[in-house]
Amino acid sequence: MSSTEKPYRIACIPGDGIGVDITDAAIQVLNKLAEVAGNFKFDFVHFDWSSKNFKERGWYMPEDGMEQLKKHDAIYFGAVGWPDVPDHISLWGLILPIRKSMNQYVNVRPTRILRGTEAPLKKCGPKDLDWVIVRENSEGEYAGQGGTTHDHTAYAVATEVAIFTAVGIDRIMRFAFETARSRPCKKLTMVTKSNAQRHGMVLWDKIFHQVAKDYPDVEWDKMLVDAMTVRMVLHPQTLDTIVATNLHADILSDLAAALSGSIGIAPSSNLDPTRGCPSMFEPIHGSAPDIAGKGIANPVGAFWSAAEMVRWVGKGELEEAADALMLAIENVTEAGIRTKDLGGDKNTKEVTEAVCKEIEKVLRKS
Ligand SMILES: NC(=O)c1ccc[n+]([C@@H]2O[C@H](COP(=O)([O-])OP(=O)(O)OC[C@H]3O[C@@H](n4cnc5c(N)ncnc54)[C@H](O)[C@@H]3O)[C@@H](O)[C@H]2O)c1
Ligand SMILES: O=C(O)C[C@@H](O)C(=O)O
Ligand SMILES: [K+]
Ligand SMILES: [Mn+2]
Repeated sequence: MSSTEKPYRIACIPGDGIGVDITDAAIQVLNKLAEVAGNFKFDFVHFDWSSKNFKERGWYMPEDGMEQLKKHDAIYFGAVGWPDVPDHISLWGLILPIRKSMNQYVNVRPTRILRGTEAPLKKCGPKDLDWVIVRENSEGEYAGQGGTTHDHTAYAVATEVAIFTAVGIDRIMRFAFETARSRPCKKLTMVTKSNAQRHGMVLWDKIFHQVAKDYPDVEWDKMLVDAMTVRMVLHPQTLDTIVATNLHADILSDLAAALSGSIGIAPSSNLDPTRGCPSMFEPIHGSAPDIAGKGIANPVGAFWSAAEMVRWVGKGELEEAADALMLAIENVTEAGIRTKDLGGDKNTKEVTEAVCKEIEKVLRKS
């Protein structure tokens, strides 16, 4: 795209708490990237869908919210959730309906130890931990089926029904095998709990084995989710691409982020691989009420998510810009310009400004 062509239209939903700080920081960095690269532009459109406004208006998204989002090339999301709204109301009021309505059935969550940062495990260096978790993002434990009866009595009954469909499993397995195939190790670990969960997880395993036949060049193995937590900690170097259900991968990706240094660095891409709807990019962390308003949130996960957004909307044409952003981020972490969660003493603004400066250096050199 030349600078005279149409800009990429990005719907921004900062949401709550540190979601607001890191979205501001990501926009600053993306604008700098576009300005210095000179061959593309962004048009950011802001949506004030937050818990604060929910308290005042009674809704997170307006009725035509999905239609409004569909007019954009991508969605950039901060975080949703605040202590004065029950977490299931905020999640089901905003982020989960977007993932589902926008057909974002894949959630890609890479993790590695960034240059200059330290991981908490004594024996784990950057070569030992370089993973991509592929999270099923549309069904499973997040299907939303179930209900409560006899509420507010001693006889209350609640069900939370996990739904696994053959179509849903097949498409996430194929995406995971393609991801594994695109990486040097060509290795996929499938996570399951089919010893205790004898219906949905058994179908999950069965379809995995069927799909594996189409990818003879990809080495694979299978783990029960409980044992997987042990392997991630004790033998991180044996893992590469990982596929897991909505809930298992949610939990494992927080663990993966912590093992690579901090939850503050981890990105996620909620993808509609068919490109029929806009995909959504957000750090994996939440609104972090404990540090909100202090200006100390780590913006690295937000920047990494922004780099993945550039890659996605660019469809192969903005690889150089996305790589430049990643290089700038890691030059900054290596230079010791880090927030407290990574053992540093800089704030969000200082890290953001350092990344902006580094973008100029990296792109002007190339
Ligand atoms: N996709 C989302 O929008 C999303 C994701 C996770 C949690 N949530 C919501 O966020 C709220 C808080 O959830 P939580 O406390 O379980 O998880 P959280 O990720 O918000 O915070 C967990 C811990 O990690 C720290 N942390 C998180 N991000 C950080 C960053 N960028 N820099 C430095 N430290 C960081 C926090 O300070 C906190 O101590 C809840 O309402 C939850 O439902 C939303
Ligand atoms: O998907 C969820 O459970 C919300 C949040 O924990 C996330 O990882 O995005
Ligand atoms: K988030
Ligand atoms: Mn999570």
